[in-house]
Amino acid sequence: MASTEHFTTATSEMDEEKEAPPPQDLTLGWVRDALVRQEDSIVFALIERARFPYNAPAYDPSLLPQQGGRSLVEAFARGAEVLQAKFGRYQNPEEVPFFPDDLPAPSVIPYNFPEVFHPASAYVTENNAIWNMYFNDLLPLFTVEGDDGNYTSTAAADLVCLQALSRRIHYGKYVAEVKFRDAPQDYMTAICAKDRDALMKLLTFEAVEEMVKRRVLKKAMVFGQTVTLEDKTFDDETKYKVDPAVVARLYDEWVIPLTKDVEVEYLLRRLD
Ligand SMILES: C=C(O[C@@H]1C=C(C(=O)O)C=C[C@H]1O)C(=O)O
Repeated sequence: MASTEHFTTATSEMDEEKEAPPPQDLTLGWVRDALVRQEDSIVFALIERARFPYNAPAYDPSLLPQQGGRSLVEAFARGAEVLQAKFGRYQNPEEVPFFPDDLPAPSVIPYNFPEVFHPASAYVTENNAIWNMYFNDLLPLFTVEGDDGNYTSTAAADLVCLQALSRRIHYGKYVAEVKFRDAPQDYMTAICAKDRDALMKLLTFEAVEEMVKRRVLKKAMVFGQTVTLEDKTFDDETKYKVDPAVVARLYDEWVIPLTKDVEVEYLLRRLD
């Protein structure tokens, strides 16, 4: 594991490719580095989903008459979560299932994940909002109309996007915990008053948000271009696999606000 010093520097650009487990002395620099790394996963997941057209039948319950009104994508996600729960995915407190009811107990020997979250706050979930945002708002913005019959591959690609978004947004728990530890008095006053607006104000860093939005726009341009052996520069004619403006909008309208909602909900339970 890297030295503690590494974690204490808040960096805007990260050299490390791998995400280390959270250090015991959690710092905002470490959490922000992890969020920067996860931008890559989100942009690549969107690029992979955009290979398929919208594929409406994947979302139409009539495709699966035996599934009691569930669409293929919902049945697929539920089934995948059951399998992943069995093999221990949700033992890691960073992983939040979309369908927590009826998940089986893990059958693997538990790994000793560090307990960083305050127990009463650990179960905060924004997954319903993430699910609805993804299918109702985001998906139509970055897929082309059409039906190529690849419904299961489409559902699998949707789930990768959803899990990457969920992981990023629920990292708000780390952000909230570290901000609380850094200024407990300020946060305690707002928590005791159950003052959501005050909490939102305390935890917001507009300059950081602007940097995040600019960086994801650039990542969508860099990762989403067709690589050829010729030298070329970005121009208005460049075609991207996912429109960079949509990725910036995803962060601006949904990812950052939902992360902050997670932070507020976490903090409201922080003294329970
Ligand atoms: C995540 C943080 O908290 C807030 C949310 C941000 C985000 O979701 O990217 C950025 C800045 C803050 O307003 C942070 O401070 O890094």
